[in-house]
Amino acid sequence: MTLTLDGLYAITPDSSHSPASLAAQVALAINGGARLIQYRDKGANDRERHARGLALLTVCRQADVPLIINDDLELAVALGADGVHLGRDDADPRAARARLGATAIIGVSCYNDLRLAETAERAGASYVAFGSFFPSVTKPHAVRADVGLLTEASRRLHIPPVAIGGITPENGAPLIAAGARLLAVVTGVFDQPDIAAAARAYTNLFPKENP
Ligand SMILES: Cc1ncc(COP(=O)(O)OP(=O)(O)O)c(N)n1
Ligand SMILES: Cc1ncsc1CCOP(=O)(O)O
Ligand SMILES: [Mg+2]
Repeated sequence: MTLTLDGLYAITPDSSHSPASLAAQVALAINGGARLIQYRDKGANDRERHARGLALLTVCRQADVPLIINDDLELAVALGADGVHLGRDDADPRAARARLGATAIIGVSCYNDLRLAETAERAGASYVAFGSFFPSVTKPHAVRADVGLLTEASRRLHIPPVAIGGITPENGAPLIAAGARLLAVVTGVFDQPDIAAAARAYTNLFPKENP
């Protein structure tokens, strides 16, 4: 399924939070307008990840916001999540589409490479992600991407480009102007004293939807 959402794509940070505490943080991001949530957790074991994923799914379902699972296709299947995000070390997008079905949201990391994006589109991706556009505390060694890639991706692809990496409310507008349909953010949302207000600052960068 091609994704048709625009706005903030909030990605959870690695943390030792309980499932309920992480879910409460995600609820605040949704209150601030997040349109899509990704559960990304590099530190926890399978049992902890299942428990956190389930808590997030409950909050996301209540708010009618899709939940994407990073890396772990089997966790996405087990939870009945809305989709999965896959990078170069993760499952193949075609295998994910076959496993999750036609309506699942399948995101693919394309770093700074438009050819990867064209391949991902042919493989059935719902969106492609480019970045890092700015230095990222979450992923300091991520390859860097240039903003022009978003414009080129918008021209050449039928699926939406997502921008990620060090994005703040101050530097995000040019990415949207260049063609990013979603801004994917960890630190700028979750490592803030007021998560809802932080999310709102990103949401306000996007044109208002028609009532
Ligand atoms: C929306 C979005 N874009 C990119 C990534 C990075 O995925 P990947 O390259 O697989 O790296 P990890 O996140 O797994 O460290 C993402 N997760 N989400
Ligand atoms: C997962 C990932 N891939 C490229 S940068 C990044 C991390 C984004 O996090 P932050 O918004 O804190 O820079
Ligand atoms: Mg990955």
